[in-house]
Amino acid sequence: MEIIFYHPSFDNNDWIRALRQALPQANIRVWTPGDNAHADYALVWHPPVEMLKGRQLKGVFALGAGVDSILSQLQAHPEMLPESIPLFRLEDTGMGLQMQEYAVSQVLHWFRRFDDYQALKLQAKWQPLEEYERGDFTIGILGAGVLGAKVAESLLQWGFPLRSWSRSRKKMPGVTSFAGGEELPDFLHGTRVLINLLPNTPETAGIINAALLNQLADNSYVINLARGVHVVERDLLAALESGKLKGAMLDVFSQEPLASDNPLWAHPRVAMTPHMAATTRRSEAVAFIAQAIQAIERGETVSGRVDRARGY
Ligand SMILES: NC(=O)C1=CN([C@@H]2O[C@H](COP(=O)(O)OP(=O)(O)OC[C@H]3O[C@@H](n4cnc5c(N)ncnc54)[C@H](O)[C@@H]3O)[C@@H](O)[C@H]2O)C=CC1
Ligand SMILES: O=C(O)C(=O)CO
Repeated sequence: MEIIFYHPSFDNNDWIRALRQALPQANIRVWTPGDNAHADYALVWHPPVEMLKGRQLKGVFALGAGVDSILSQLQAHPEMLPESIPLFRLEDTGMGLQMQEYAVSQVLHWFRRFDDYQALKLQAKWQPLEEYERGDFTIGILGAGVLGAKVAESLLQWGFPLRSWSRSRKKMPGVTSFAGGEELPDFLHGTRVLINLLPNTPETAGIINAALLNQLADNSYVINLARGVHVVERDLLAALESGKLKGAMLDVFSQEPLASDNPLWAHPRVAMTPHMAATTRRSEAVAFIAQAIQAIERGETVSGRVDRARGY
């Protein structure tokens, strides 16, 4: 079995070593331009078109959870990967725990009013504030997939009222499930902390806009963990100015790296991280891919297959 690997920034040697250990029967090589030799599987992130074009692959594995970049590349270059070749993505592989850490720490930060205490500290003011009630801190998770479900599970343990919004209804104990566009207003009504874990698709791009933000509770908060294009940045800034939003924590941006003159940098109630909420963890990702390849070789169906028509 022949496997080719391409990632623009990972340490190739470490990955190849781990993959060889997990799949000793396979020949695994880093793909370099001009390599047209046979391959059965390709493991990729931002692959050059020429790497995949014309190959008879049994499967392609994206080395991340979101496949929006590869799907948009396929729109421009459909010849890169015919529909008949399955495309898989990473499911959790350690990203769920990272998303839980991020979401829980930020929700607790706001719930315990550390943002307000930091502002008071900067004014040298000693002033205990009224506590927030859990009942007034309903958390709404946009996207109830692999990562949204993990985040919900962790916040549930902290006793917050929880709801999720997804394409189809989900059954998660302790989480009220809203589904489809017609239930979005009910999901938003009363939501105090909105956490975004949707995939980037034509239907979800720009979803966090003025119309959506206006339906949240007053003094609410937004955490964007998914993709920058989900948020209309000027609407978010306007909602912060109007008082509708009290704070935002953003990991992803419509332009990355964020331009140095973007007003988000200077906004006192916007916190940011540079697209690091959940990174691909090598050992978990290699185990997931190795198991999937072995299952495909046995003729079994494996999870994580991307539905290209649906866009995620
Ligand atoms: N900031 C970061 O470091 C990272 C960000 N991500 C982002 O997180 C996203 C989510 O990842 P997973 O949970 O693994 O994806 P998933 O595919 O398991 O879950 C997606 C969820 O969104 C819902 N959804 C999709 N389209 C919808 C629509 N039009 N209306 C309502 N619901 C819709 C689905 O029903 C599903 O519940 C990824 O696509 C990626 O963009 C993933 C990893 C790291
Ligand atoms: O896996 C993904 O989709 C990511 O965004 C990794 O940072």
